[in-house]
Amino acid sequence: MKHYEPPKKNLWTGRVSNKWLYLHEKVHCTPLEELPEAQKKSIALLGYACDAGVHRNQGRVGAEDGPDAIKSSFAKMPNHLGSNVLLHDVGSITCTNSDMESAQEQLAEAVTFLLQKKQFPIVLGGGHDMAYGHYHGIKTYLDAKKEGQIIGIINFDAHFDLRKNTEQSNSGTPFYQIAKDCEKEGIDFKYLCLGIRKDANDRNLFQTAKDLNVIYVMSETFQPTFLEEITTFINAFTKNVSHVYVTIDLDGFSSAFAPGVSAASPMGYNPYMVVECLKTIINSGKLISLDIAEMNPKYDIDGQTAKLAASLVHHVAHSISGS
Ligand SMILES: N=CN[C@@H](CCC(=O)O)C(=O)O
Ligand SMILES: [Mn+2]
Ligand SMILES: [Mn+2]
Repeated sequence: MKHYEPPKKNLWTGRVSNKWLYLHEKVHCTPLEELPEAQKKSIALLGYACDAGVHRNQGRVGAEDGPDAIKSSFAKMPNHLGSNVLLHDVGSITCTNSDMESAQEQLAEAVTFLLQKKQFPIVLGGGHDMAYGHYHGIKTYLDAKKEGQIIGIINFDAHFDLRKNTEQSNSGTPFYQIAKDCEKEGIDFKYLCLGIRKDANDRNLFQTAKDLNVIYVMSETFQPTFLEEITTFINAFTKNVSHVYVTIDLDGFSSAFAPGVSAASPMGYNPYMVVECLKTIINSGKLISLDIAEMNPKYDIDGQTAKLAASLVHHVAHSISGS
């Protein structure tokens, strides 16, 4: 694999207990080609070390170092996963500006492979162009089953990322590309966005969202006061799909929590909103795969964005495995 980098053991350091008290003691650094089929619950962390899409989208680069920053922050956290749960770091997909599309294809192949090996993939980015590869990896896996599965995408984000890829694809175009692929195939585009900001999406983007029947909750409504209504929205959405792909763009959080991104959101939302929604999604039993996008260590302060991303991974890993 041209764009594949095996796991780096040096990211997995922290306090030593010799009793698996910390996640760096729990993790297995397993290159993709050595990954066995899971016999019990197994989580695979895969990086998308690429900011070419952010660069193409006129954003601030630095997200190619995002996956490593999240992994090394996660490594130091306490491990509450039971002995019946496995955790693998399977390395990263890398890319350069000129070959982002082939990196997305390799990401798709890697995600399909992880699902075939009965792993729960958590992909860490990297620009949000990651979503195009991630979605297609899930789709290829499900299509092979020939059971007519419907993928619902839930995106926690300040942005729709529905820009038209008329010239080139980038970090702002992945969901438009997916919508066009769905149209070609004659299948519904099922896309729910949580945390959309009016001051971060132009009129054309709102029009595209309307044309594509996108369901969305604005950032000012994505607040604890409306949690009950939002939970109802999520349940209605998950009811009509067979599988849910969750993508979390860190730039949807207030920059008070997540300064380490390309396009910061001073008026963004609170992490607890996302955690509450994740509980609802996980309870549906339909979550197939998840990613965290746009981690940019270059603009982080005291590693707090990396730590926020790592906390989200911590929550999901423990929650899906009942630990
Ligand atoms: N993935 C990010 N997409 C945003 C970036 C906005 C910005 O750079 O200000 C978008 O294209 O809308
Ligand atoms: Mn965004
Ligand atoms: Mn995004």
